[in-house]
Amino acid sequence: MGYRFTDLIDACKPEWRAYIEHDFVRQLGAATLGDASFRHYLKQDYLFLIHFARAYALAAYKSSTLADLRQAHEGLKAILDVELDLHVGFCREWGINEDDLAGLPESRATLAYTRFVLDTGNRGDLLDLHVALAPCLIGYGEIANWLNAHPATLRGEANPYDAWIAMYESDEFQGAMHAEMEWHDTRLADATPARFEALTRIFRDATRLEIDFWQMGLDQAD
Ligand SMILES: Cc1ncc(C[n+]2csc(CCO)c2C)c(N)n1
Repeated sequence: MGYRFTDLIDACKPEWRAYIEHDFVRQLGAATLGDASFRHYLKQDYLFLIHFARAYALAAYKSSTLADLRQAHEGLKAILDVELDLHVGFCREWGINEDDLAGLPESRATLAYTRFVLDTGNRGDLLDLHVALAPCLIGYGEIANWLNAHPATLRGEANPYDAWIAMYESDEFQGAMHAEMEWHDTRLADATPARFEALTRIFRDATRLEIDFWQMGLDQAD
């Protein structure tokens, strides 16, 4: 008893490290990532974000307190009003226009990950859903920090992916990440071992699907 969010990471260490330190991340940090791989990733991430917005709408539906409902609403607004606009701008800088985005076929990795999150939320409760979302929300912040601590990482104009790292190292994003970890800490504090084990399975599967998402980008897979 008395679990914390970091216990989920500790329970899934090999998968978590494989996600945080994936070749896609390493190459992005070292500025050796092929631009076609990055473009493929950006396009699929547009589809990912749309389903992620739906997951926040599901979180609103699964909320039983006003505080949780407001949190889900803020998350949905942040994706629709900020993240997606930023992402479309980012895509434009990489030569992908809105018409390209509108007609995109969805890759298997995008399909598997996003529908896993939505299904987990549908059949479970709000905590199950947040645990399925956690590798995304918390992992990207940790990736930015890991890249900054890694000697092979290039920052500034020497790296065309610098703006991507900057987005996730920002105080705003790191603050949101810590707030999410605290939310988990509060909910996990009174989880039973059986409940924690069920949540660990969700966390591990979502992390494995994040690994597949990086690999899909690297391989430009459909
Ligand atoms: C495959 C994939 N996984 C995680 C993220 C990161 N991410 C997506 S939405 C969001 C915050 C929403 O307010 C964050 C951190 C991504 N872009 N793509």
